[in-house]
Amino acid sequence: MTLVNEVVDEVNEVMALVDETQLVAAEKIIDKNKRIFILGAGRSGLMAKGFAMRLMHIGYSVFVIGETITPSIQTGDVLVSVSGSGKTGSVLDPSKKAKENGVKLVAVTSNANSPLGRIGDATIVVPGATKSGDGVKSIQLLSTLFDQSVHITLDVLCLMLSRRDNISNETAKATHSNME
Ligand SMILES: O=P(O)(O)OC[C@H]1O[C@](O)(CO)[C@@H](O)[C@@H]1O
Repeated sequence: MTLVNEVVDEVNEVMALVDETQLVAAEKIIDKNKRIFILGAGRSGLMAKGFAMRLMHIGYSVFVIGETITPSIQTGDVLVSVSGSGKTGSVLDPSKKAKENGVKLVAVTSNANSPLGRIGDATIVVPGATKSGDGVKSIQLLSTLFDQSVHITLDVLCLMLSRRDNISNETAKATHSNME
């Protein structure tokens, strides 16, 4: 087996364990009438930013926490927090605080029983290997398998949202950057 095939097999193994009913629960919380905030650290944060970008393409009002022009989060907003381990303080602490302030939380993590997994109003479990040693074991470094699988999972969620909202590829193209 080639190394490429080994990696693809790992991703397939994780994706087969992603429960689509959890995506449906998250879909119900992510509403166009609400502001959507996105949070994640390190590579999890990069995957989360890819999700934020797609939400913008399909017409959501979306902000990435930590960016200079991100406003304060308020009661009634939605927060999507991505953390493989579900324990990273810079993700967990603001997520707890947001919940205390009446923000709905979509938690995306490798471990449903992690501190982040337990507080989600909807929790999406993507059981790829993380820095905490959770999830499907991997030949890849650090939390790479979680990162890859969470990227695909959040793209599936975007596809669900775009279908629900009747957003075509052409409509999404219109909001894509024209400064490239
Ligand atoms: O997804 P987690 O567990 O919150 O970790 C966040 C990030 O922390 C790191 O361990 C170090 O930045 C990255 O590998 C990872 O993407």
